[in-house]
Amino acid sequence: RLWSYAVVRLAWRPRAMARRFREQGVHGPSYRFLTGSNEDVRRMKAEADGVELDLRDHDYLPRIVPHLVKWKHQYGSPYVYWFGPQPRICIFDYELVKQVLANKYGHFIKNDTHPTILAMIGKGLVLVDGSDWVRHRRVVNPAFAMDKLKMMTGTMVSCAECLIKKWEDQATYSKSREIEVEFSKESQELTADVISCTAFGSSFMEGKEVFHAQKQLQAITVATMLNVQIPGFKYLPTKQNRCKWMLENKLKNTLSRIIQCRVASKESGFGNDLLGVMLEACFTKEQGGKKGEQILSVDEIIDECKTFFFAGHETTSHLLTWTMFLLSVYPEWQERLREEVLRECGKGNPNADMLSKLKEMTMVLLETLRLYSPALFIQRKPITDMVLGEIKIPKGHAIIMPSPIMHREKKIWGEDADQFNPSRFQNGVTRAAKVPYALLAFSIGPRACIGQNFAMLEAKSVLAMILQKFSFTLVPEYKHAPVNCVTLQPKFGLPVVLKLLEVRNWII
Ligand code: HEM
Repeated sequence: RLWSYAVVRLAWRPRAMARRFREQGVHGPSYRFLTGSNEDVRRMKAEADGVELDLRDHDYLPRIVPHLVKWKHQYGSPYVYWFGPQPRICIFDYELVKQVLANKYGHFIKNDTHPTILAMIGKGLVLVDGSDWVRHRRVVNPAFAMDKLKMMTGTMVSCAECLIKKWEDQATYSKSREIEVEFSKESQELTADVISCTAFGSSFMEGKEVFHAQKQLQAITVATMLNVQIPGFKYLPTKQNRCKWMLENKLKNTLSRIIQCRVASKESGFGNDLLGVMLEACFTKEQGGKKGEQILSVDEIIDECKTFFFAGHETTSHLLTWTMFLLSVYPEWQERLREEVLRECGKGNPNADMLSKLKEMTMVLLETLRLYSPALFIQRKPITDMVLGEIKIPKGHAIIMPSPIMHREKKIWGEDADQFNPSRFQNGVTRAAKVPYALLAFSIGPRACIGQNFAMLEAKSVLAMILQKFSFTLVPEYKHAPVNCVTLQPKFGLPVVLKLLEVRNWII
């Protein structure tokens, strides 16, 4: 019986699905028993891995997703490929993407998640669906209101101030008034500090423990990304699974401790930050409507904390890293931004009102998000059979929307789509391309990123403060090799030389 089940699920069914897609004009690589397209993807990625790019060449897609690029040319859009025995329908057409992402009726839900990603980010706002999503989003929304974000700017600035002071001291004592730093590592630590302090208040050191456990889970995810998920395998005590369970426990224990600490001090209020807002909702019994009902359970709050720790720092740190990269490669833009910062913020610490006036910096950040979008794919699956354009997509089939490929569509973004040109955003994000929702870095529709204003404020504060104090260039040995590690990262980090603009008076 097991054998016939395997034959039906792993051989007959995928081939029947492929035939149905072909009949609708949707083509793609042929299905291989059990592994689907995974081996082809692995091979193409290995072949592309050695390719190094010129600093001004921003078309890294043939390096990191060679299969998607090749099959798009070969089979057109949309096409279908196979993740093990599961089909993945790749769409690139903005109209279809809008139909999926802007759907308000919950017809398209999040696709199944890799088990290690689930362990790393928890089943929080990013992954819940349906009425659970409504309940979670209702609780979390107030923490991201503009007045709260303005208050958080002070914390972002003081976290950045500590790091910049450290660099300033090191540079002041060096003969050449400059230092070399691995910016990508430093920015990850900085954004982890910011989310620890802004979302989880005083629990800063424990925040670091969460950060390190999530980093290790991320490494396991990257190592196992292309493995076929065999049912039941996640329960076997393999070395990797045991390591995953240990890290999962560590995460849970650390977060439970942070929460218990806060609950213990509830006499003085739960606090104004994200954790406080969630606990308030959890312990205020009547808020959900039904008396006695808790809006979020403690386990859900733990999962939400995992989500916000990860989503709150990982993406923003790469936005900062890629912006530093681009400003080093285009020094004329670095100078323009420095002039703007000195004009609007002076030489002191910026506040939220000053940051809101940095128009050119916003343009540069949006262009960075277009070319080096930290999140590479948006995925959904329909909860029922759906028609998308002219294609019938059966219930549960994964739909992949690779935003970085769409961000380079010349017919949408113009002939210079492959080039760095922040000026395309000078009339705002909705007028930068032929369609108003062309920038998908934060996604669109009801599930768009809740932290986008937070991320932009954080990136602006940190960049403004760096530009006030330092000029920067890449080290000559830098190798331009973006890589997909769940998010888009520089494979060999981002070593930069920071040169002090002014020497502090007391040294002279
Ligand atoms: C440059 C920075 C960021 C980028 C590029 C980014 C990108 C995204 C994208 C593409 C999505 C949609 C995912 C999907 O539809 O499947 C998303 C959702 C989300 N992001 Fe972000 N994000 C960033 C920063 C942040 C920050 C700072 C936070 C929290 C402090 C955050 C929290 C979330 C959450 C909770 C969701 C799920 C929203 C929902 O489904 O209701 N993100 N983000």
